[in-house]
Amino acid sequence: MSEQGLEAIELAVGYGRKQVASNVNLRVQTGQVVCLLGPNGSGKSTLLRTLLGLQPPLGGQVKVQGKPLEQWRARALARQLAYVPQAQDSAFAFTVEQWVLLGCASELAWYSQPRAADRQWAGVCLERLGIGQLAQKRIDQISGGERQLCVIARALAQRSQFLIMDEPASSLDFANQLRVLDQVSHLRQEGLGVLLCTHQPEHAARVADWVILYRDGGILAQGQPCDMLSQARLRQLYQLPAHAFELPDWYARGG
Ligand SMILES: Nc1ncnc2c1ncn2[C@@H]1O[C@H](COP(=O)(O)OP(=O)(O)OP(=O)(O)O)[C@@H](O)[C@H]1O
Repeated sequence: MSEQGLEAIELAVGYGRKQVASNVNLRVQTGQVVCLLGPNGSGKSTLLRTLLGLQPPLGGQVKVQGKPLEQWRARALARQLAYVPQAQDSAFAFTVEQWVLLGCASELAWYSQPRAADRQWAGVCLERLGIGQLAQKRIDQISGGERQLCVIARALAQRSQFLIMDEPASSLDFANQLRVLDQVSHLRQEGLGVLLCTHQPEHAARVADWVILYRDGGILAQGQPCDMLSQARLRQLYQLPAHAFELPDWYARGG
């Protein structure tokens, strides 16, 4: 198998003496969408933050394009990995455009202003998320869902090779959820690798090339979406009773 990609090798993650997960082996390749599913508190965000180098591993290793994470310089790493966290507030009264332009920071020299091309690119990223009209609004004066779309736009603005997304659609309405999933599919076509953590199996069914089921301190199983998103697997993952997937007849018929 190719050494390229974002890779966890026998990774253990956690906080100080508290180990949250261990023996984690996974790989995200360019042009691939990998979805991570697991119950609340199973350690998905902890794993993502460790893959990004935002917290140290308790064991094992993370490699980016075959090179250990700790050997990357910050600026070069920013061109490899972008992060869409679960929720993010801004301490400053940036406009949405200024905030999205922060995603271009790794491309700029120290203390330099964004160029016209950066502004144009930030505008493209906002349009891709359907929020071009928010560009001159203050980031602290828009809704939570709108801010979540801005977080995604800022990550796109970074032009990285891999995008690590932690429940990017959790606070979005139905149309915006679909818009974000469409963007994920586009990013794959453009050759990016995406690691997407989601609580919604139907989102994984829509975009995933590979699915990782995560619980009880590590990876329960990983494989093709058709195998991992079966009712039996999801019952096992979330410890659901057999009737959990029953829907009213009218809904099952398509309404
Ligand atoms: N800063 C921290 N210090 C110590 N323990 C933490 C910290 N952050 C999270 N934890 C614990 O680590 C475990 C995993 O948390 P994490 O946020 O990674 O789970 P998650 O799967 O992303 O959850 P959710 O689906 O609810 O977002 C939980 O037991 C949580 O209480």
